[in-house]
Amino acid sequence: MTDESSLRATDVTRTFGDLTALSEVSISIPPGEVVALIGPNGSGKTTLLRVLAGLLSPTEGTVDYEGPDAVRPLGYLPQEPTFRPGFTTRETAAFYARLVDDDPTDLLDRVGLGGVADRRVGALSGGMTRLLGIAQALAGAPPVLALDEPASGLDPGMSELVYDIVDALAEEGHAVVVTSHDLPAVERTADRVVVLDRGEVVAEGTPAELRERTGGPLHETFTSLVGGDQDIVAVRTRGQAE
Ligand SMILES: Nc1ncnc2c1ncn2[C@@H]1O[C@H](COP(=O)(O)OP(=O)(O)OP(=O)(O)O)[C@@H](O)[C@H]1O
Repeated sequence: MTDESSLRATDVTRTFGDLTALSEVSISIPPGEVVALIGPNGSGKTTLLRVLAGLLSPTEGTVDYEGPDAVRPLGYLPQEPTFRPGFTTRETAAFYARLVDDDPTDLLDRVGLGGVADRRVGALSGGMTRLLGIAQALAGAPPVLALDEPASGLDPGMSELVYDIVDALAEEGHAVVVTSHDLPAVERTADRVVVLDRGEVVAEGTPAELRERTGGPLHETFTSLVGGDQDIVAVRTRGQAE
């Protein structure tokens, strides 16, 4: 790698049968920055995140990690983190912490869950479950964090808290890549934004650079750039002829 980058995808293509989910995508995630992947449903954000996280192999192209030696180079938050409902929050954190010799109390404190350590995971709110997912991703202090829609379905206050945590993690030096549909949060938090449409990168830049394209907020640039999910056909109302 020539410039400083913790994680880089180069010319990544990923197909599923005859569907091309990603086509020759190249992006880099530098340390200390938040890179946001945005795009319509089905544009390939999760697929790219999973390829970056090493959970899916690219059909073509490469993913390279270059960073400090770490017990775990990359932490991953899935779109819908699930845990054993009968375990307490503390037991769950301890399970993940033990794998990488981390401190479960510290993990919970970093996401604000210290006060519900004895609550069963099955009794946590959706927002708390997401925070526990972030705590799990942080175990072992991985230099790179890949977070799939970390605040989707959360109320505005909880969403703000999650993005404050994302911001703080980048300030600590983590390279953070997030997927999101929350464009105002992306504008506030991301250092760079990568816009995907139908598996291709159609624009990339700082939020300010992308805003300049239309002069309006990020969502105006977004709608001017992207199509939509290519696999959704026109909706037919009841009684309408096929
Ligand atoms: N395991 C899979 N098998 C077959 N097709 C898949 C698989 N995973 C993803 N796809 C397809 O790849 C395309 C991209 O999906 P992906 O989940 O990456 O999009 P996305 O941008 O994350 O969407 P959303 O915003 O709705 O989460 C979609 O057409 C999807 O149906």
